[in-house]
Amino acid sequence: MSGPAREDVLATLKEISAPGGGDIVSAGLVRALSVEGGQVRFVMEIAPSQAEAMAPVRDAAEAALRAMPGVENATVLLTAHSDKAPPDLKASRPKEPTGPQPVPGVARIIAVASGKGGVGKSTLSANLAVALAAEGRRVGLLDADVYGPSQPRMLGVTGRPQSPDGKTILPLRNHGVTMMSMGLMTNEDQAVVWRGPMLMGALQQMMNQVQWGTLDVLLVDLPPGTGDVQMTLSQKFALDGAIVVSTPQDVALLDARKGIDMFRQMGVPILGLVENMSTHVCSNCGHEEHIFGHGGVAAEAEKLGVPLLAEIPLHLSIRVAADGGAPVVASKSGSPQAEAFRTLARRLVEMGHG
Ligand SMILES: Nc1ncnc2c1ncn2[C@@H]1O[C@H](COP(=O)(O)OP(=O)(O)OP(=O)(O)O)[C@@H](O)[C@H]1O
Repeated sequence: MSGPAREDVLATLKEISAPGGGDIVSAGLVRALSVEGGQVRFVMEIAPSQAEAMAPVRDAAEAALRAMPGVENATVLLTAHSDKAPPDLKASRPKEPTGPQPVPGVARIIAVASGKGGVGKSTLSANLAVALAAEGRRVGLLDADVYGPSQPRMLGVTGRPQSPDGKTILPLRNHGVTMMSMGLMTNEDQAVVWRGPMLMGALQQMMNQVQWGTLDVLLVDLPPGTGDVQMTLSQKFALDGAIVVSTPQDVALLDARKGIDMFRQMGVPILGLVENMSTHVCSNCGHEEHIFGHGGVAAEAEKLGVPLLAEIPLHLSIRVAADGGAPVVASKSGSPQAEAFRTLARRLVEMGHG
């Protein structure tokens, strides 16, 4: 795979002037540069008020890169951060939409959240997405966990999303699910420090610039906890609601409550809780055990006045399937484990959320 050298790419970018003076490389505007074969991409972090001024700079950078020998495609993503607008640009600043907005073509957006990591939120999102597709729904899945993106592995998707025009991003597709992962926009081996504002810009781009097509439901697999991504999603996008995943352990429940409070404060309805790793069913003898206790999530749901949407068993086949790139709903359809996710999908559809 031949492509341009990174230094040559940087040298080309140094020819592009930054609006505030100097070139875009020296001005520190070029971030997360990735040169992979003939594919070059990077992010320019800008103030929202600079969006108009920066569009020609982005176009010039893309044109210059595409003219380089060995470059097949160049993608520059503009991500906004929240600096105050310089006075001279204020007059021409386009009116930013206020309040949460829908994503065109997407009927509902559902956030899948958890108070802490490792409770199986991504496993649930992947299986729920495949299960909703099995119900005939048009389903999208956005993996918004930049620090531990897992959907490409769980859905068995490899390769990079393409951007034919440098402005829109084509999602990937497998098991009937249209998928995009924020983690696919960076190299796996390239440590990118995602600062809050950059994350928010990237999330907005994923929601608006990915060609999701017409969807009945877009699931957003959030990072654990209550951070910038959760806040941005709730503030900027009209969410149908949030599903909160928890294990039966008390500590997880305490964390889950924080997440629930955040969504409630932001006016996002809680569609319900899901208890994951509920009953352990031994794959040898079928014996059932409650390794993490049982009933805690149901009790919590009742206390909070929200439905307990599903209890997903802890079963080896769920993990093995997720690791193998074909969620259990796809690879072992008809198994009780797959059925647990399919029941959840049917329930959401019945509730008008699927
Ligand atoms: N019901 C289940 N039965 C067996 N294994 C499970 C189950 N749910 C999740 N797992 C396994 O637990 C591990 C953690 O799950 P997963 O990555 O989905 O968690 P997460 O909440 O998305 O974590 P993080 O947000 O920290 O990335 C994975 O190895 C997954 O295969």
